Amino acid sequence: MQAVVNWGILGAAKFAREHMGPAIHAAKGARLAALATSSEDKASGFKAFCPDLKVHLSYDDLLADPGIDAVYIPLPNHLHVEWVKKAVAAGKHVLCEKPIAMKAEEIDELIALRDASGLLVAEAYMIVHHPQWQRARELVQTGAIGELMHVDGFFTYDNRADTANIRNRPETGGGAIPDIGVYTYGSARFVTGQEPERVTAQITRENGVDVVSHVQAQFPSFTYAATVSMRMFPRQEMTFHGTEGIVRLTAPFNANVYSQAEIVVDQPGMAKRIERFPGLNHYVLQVENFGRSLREGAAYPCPLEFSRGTQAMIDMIFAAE
Ligand SMILES: NC(=O)C1=CN([C@@H]2O[C@H](COP(=O)(O)OP(=O)(O)OC[C@H]3O[C@@H](n4cnc5c(N)ncnc54)[C@H](OP(=O)(O)O)[C@@H]3O)[C@@H](O)[C@H]2O)C=CC1
Ligand SMILES: O=C1CO[C@H](CO)[C@@H](O)[C@@H]1O
Repeated sequence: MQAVVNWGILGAAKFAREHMGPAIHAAKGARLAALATSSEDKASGFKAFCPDLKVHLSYDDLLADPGIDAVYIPLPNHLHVEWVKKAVAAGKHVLCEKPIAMKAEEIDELIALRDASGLLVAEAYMIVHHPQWQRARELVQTGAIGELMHVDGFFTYDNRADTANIRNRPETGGGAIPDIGVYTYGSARFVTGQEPERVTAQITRENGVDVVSHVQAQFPSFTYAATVSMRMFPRQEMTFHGTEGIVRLTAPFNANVYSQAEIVVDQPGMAKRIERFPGLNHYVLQVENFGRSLREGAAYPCPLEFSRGTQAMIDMIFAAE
């Protein structure tokens, strides 16, 4: 693999235009080379920050482009598995947006394809690239808050007015659980390394997609509760409760957009300690970690096996409804 990874993007998604495209463009060792889109007009927002961008008017044409090493897939959720498979068949490394699949068994297929091809295939799950999550894991796993007893998560925002949004439509893999539940469930698994044994779920639906959910789970050594909604005023927080303290992340998922990333460590008899992480962009870090794995063979921080575990928890939640 050459020093610079040449990236192509499948689909002129809003998020790719506003965040991941600029992140690929800014990342060290990466070059944003091409975009595939249904319409030339949609490329202009990308050309604004990347004037030399090559534009393909079909996804297949981009996959056939020999100048592309890796593709980033920000398509609606129901198309992820199909296009990951096509990209692997075309010999491209793949970084696909969350959730990479809609069922855990589909990720088994992707793991098999990854292993057979020798390509790097991963879910774009940016939070684990942010040092605040590596620090939270270190604090919890080194016993800084004693024995972990309970984890609770909260992730809400409101997109009810945007009825055409892919998140509000069942046929495009919509729902708040696939959209943002992935973060409240996956981050607890990332920090603790544990998998849920049982779950209960209370889910409210609108037009065939989940819009409010309350999930409770029993992990081997702690209890868990999470509220996730795309019909409430924005709030996000993850808290790890131990016998001797609390670790609380106050911008755990949309760091910099929601507010600055910080970890509040609360221990009895000590002043509350706040650890801050200024100026970091987890999307850029994600692209740089992907390139580092390709060039140096370094383990990718978010392998498909991890993504499978989060999807398995989502499958348990829907089965428990
Ligand atoms: N990690 C993160 O922080 C974030 C991740 N995401 C993820 O990124 C993905 C894209 O989200 P978002 O930017 O809101 O998506 P958009 O709805 O803005 O864009 C999706 C793009 O996919 C293409 N597309 C192909 N088929 C369809 C179809 N049937 N319906 C709609 N679009 C289609 C279109 O591109 P074209 O016409 O050019 O072919 C479209 O512009 C999702 O998987 C989401 O979960 C989103 C936001 C943040
Ligand atoms: O992944 C994402 C990050 O958070 C947003 C909400 O604030 C989501 O809608 C998006 O899909």
